Amino acid sequence: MTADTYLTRIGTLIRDARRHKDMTQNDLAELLGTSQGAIGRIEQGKQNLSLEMLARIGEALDSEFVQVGSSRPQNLRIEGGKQLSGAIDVKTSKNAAVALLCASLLNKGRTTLRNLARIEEVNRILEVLTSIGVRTRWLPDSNDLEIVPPARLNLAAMDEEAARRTRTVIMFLGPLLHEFDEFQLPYAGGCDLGSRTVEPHLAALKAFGLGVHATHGFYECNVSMGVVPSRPIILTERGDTVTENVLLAAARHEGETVIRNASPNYMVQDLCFFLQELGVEIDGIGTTTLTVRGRRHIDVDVTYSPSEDPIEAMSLLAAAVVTDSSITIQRVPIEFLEIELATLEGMGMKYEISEEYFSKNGRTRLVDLTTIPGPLVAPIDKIHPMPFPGLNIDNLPFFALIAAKAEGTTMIHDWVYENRAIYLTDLTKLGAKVQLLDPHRVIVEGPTPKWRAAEVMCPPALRPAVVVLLGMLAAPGTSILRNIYVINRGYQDLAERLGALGATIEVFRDI
Ligand SMILES: CC(=O)N[C@H]1[C@@H](OP(=O)(O)OP(=O)(O)OC[C@H]2O[C@@H](n3ccc(=O)[nH]c3=O)[C@H](O)[C@@H]2O)O[C@H](CO)[C@@H](O)[C@@H]1O
Ligand SMILES: C=C(OP(=O)(O)O)C(=O)O
Repeated sequence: MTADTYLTRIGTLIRDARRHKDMTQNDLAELLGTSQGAIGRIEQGKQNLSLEMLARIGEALDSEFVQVGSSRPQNLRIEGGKQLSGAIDVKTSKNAAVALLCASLLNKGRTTLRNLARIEEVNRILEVLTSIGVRTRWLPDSNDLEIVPPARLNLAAMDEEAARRTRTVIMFLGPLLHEFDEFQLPYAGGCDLGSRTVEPHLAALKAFGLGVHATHGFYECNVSMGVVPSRPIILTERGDTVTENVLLAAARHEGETVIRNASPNYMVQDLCFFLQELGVEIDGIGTTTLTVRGRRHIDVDVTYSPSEDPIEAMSLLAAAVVTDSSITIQRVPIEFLEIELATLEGMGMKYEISEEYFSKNGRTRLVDLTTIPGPLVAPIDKIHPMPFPGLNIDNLPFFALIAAKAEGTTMIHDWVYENRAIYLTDLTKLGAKVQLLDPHRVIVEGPTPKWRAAEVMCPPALRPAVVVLLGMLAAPGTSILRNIYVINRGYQDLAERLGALGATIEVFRDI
């Protein structure tokens, strides 16, 4: 679009918003300290506009449309059908990041989180933390974040809108029950994957005296002081965030807390390692029984580096498969990708793997993995996820894409989420043969005879959205993927980083 067309479109938007507010050109001119003639020229697209002027008009008209830049939806334009090459580092995980940000609330001292993923999910939590009085700042030229809590959190000032855009706010329960005997939190939001229960969280935290009444979009919480776990806490689901919530509560309980049916997944392990740095004793890390001895007061200056994201590693593997490419994926947390790799080997995938080395947390084992392109066959059995050490629940969607490259019929069974499998049918827009059997199961017929470029709106779920993006890399021609906020929620600079591997992806915004 030329600059002239942009100006005309903006002008029309301004005129419509002005009329909507029942304002004359004179009224608007007065508010802006300019002439009626200038407003006329702006509305006809005949006047160049500075960003500052646009912002002022937006304010005067109480209208979002003239906000340009970061608030407009980001889209991708992808020239597909190209092979990738080179090496790429896996970044640290979204899911550890959000747990660690919540855990920083336990510490009166300064928490520094190194190499944190700079993603929208982290931004939302930072907005929430800042709004309640926590000082946070990115250290210069780095992805290192410094967090310093106030003497007393101001929960009444919480940025509700930011809180409602993530599910993570539920993990404030564990830390806050040590600080307040009454408080409220907005309902947890996040990806639209169907309803996700919070009941296991509430049931488990009762052992610490937490009572919760859900009302008018808020959890109204009260804490019976002095109630502490008198027997092991048995989780009814082996969920990641519920395990983390109980760990966060147990971290400031001086007695012993035993958590059974705990998730041993990667983000839980990262949280345990961090809590150990805070002086909390934890036995059983990496197993389903955790024994925690907490500290009533935690006031230490601590630095921690979370480990690399197995889901990002899987995403990059899928990118290589779908584009028939040999790439080296560096810093793969191998313990959390073993079943995925075994499944891929069963499908005929070949790859090379380096010696193991440690992540910066000194605990998580990493490898570099080089993919070798070649034909794949559908697996004999269905592919389904399980809590760790099963095939990761968030990695499942990538198998739909990989199945679309493999010869034969693959059944993908997403028993976990109510809605997520449905979004995988978006791959049909790109030429893949994906059939929905019921809300939880899809059948993929591979190999896809002809990948086709298409324009698609991001499904409102992180992993299916990335699956569509990667499918577009396979499709020759120009594809458009609209509104990628959901991808930015969990991946840092994914388009740019795939670009560094040779993909042609342009980020653009709607006006
Ligand atoms: C911030 C974070 O870390 N998010 C992850 C975490 O969310 P989180 O821990 O919040 O996941 P949920 O507790 O919502 O669990 C996901 C779904 O699985 C069901 N369920 C889970 C465990 C189980 O043993 N039985 C069972 O039925 C739950 O009812 C729910 O419907 O774990 C999910 C499952 O690994 C991942 O998709 C999310 O990326
Ligand atoms: C479902 C996911 O995350 P969240 O728990 O943040 O919604 C995901 O990471 O795929």
